[in-house]
Amino acid sequence: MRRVVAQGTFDLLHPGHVHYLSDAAAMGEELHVIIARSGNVTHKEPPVVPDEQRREMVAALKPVDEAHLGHPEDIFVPIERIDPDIIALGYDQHHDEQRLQAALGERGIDCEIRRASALDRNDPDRLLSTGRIIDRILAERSD
Ligand SMILES: Cc1cc2nc3c(=O)[nH]c(=O)nc-3n(C[C@H](O)[C@H](O)[C@H](O)COP(=O)(O)O)c2cc1C
Ligand SMILES: Nc1ncnc2c1ncn2[C@@H]1O[C@H](COP(=O)(O)OP(=O)(O)OP(=O)(O)O)[C@@H](O)[C@H]1O
Repeated sequence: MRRVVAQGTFDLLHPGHVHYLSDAAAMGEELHVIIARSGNVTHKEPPVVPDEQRREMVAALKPVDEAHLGHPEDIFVPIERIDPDIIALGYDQHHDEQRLQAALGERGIDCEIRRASALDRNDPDRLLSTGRIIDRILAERSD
């Protein structure tokens, strides 16, 4: 039984998220998802939707077995608890695979790191990024 972990912000859900989580689920038999705490989303605008509501929506998606709110300070605490065989990074997640592997090793966590595939964001008929959905809302509902 291979346990897989995926992670991300998952602010306004879209088919790119479903693609990522389906891809991650296919890497094993049980998928756990760690939802980034708002206070830890520092590389872009923080999410609009509250932490627990983002967790609730991800937990309801078909490929997901369990969704957990991330730890506020130490990202390795949920990983130690879940004890995954595989961590599936999203295609554009900024984490460096080698540095992450080294940090996991220092904490005595032995698991494989893989990259999930992308769902092409240039499809003109779909909004495949939270940022694009927000841009569309601002453009079309701003008066
Ligand atoms: C292995 C791993 C574990 C993580 N655990 C946590 C966590 O416990 N708490 C948290 O707030 N974020 C956690 N994160 C999320 C990151 O802090 C970062 O916010 C995340 O990659 C979201 O970025 P994105 O939505 O742009 O992909 C984790 C990320 C990785 C790769
Ligand atoms: N189009 C997509 N194809 C595949 N994976 C995606 C796609 N969009 C998001 N993901 C993955 O979903 C996870 C969570 O992504 P995140 O919550 O940052 O959404 P986002 O749409 O990329 O947000 P933003 O537009 O603000 O960057 C990440 O691992 C990311 O790689």
